Amino acid sequence: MADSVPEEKFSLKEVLITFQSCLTDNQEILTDSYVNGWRGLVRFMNSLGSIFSFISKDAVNKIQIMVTHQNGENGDKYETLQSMVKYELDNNLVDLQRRAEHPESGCRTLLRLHRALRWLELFLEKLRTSTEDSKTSVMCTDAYNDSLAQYHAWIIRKAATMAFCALPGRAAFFQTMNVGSTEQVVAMLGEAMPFISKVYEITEELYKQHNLLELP
Ligand SMILES: CCCCCCCC/C=C\CCCCCCCC(=O)N[C@@H](COP(=O)(O)O)[C@H](O)/C=C/CCCCCCCCCCCCC
Repeated sequence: MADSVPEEKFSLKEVLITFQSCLTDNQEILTDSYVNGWRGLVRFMNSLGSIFSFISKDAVNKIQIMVTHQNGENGDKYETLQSMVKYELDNNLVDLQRRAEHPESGCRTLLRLHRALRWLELFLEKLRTSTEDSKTSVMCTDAYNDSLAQYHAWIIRKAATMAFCALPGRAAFFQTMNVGSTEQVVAMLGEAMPFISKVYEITEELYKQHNLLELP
């Protein structure tokens, strides 16, 4: 009989810590760690049920686009978000007005994940400061309405808001995170949040400097 391999326990702590490893000493953002952070988050979301699979599919698609760039012949230019922006802009690889020749540029794909990172930042802060009777669905919806929703069509907003209603309650949600007691979850969120905020701020500034915040 084949030996059974014990399934690795999934801990959200490790995923959130990945965002810490995105930052280089000179405040650049490593694409690989950024994409890995999202990969872990998607894995967590998949564990919440198939109602989230339409969100998961889109995120996986965007992760795959980034991986294809990283593994391509100019993969070294995608080492950091800063080098990616420079390379794609210098070589006219970004559709600036409308999606045309470069519908899957690293810059526009990363921008979608960057906007989602703002949702994550808001949601985590709400979770961190929540009380026993706070509802995850409400916190998630509020975070979404204050960030990503403005970029989504009505039908996506409706589907997303419906899916949020299926989120487990706060206690069960914390358990799924596999971090420990509520106090440990709160402490872990407090530790991870500054790095997520830093990654968000640096990316926002980079995109702002190059006028890339509204890429089609
Ligand atoms: C301690 C708490 C941990 C929370 C863990 C959350 C895990 C979340 C994992 C992944 C989030 C998915 C990120 C989705 C990226 C969406 C990018 C986007 O905006 N795409 C739209 C635009 O793309 P283009 O058409 O321009 O290429 C696309 O239209 C979107 C389609 C799918 C719907 C996206 C809804 C996003 C809701 C994000 C909240 C996820 C909630 C998860 C619940 C925990």
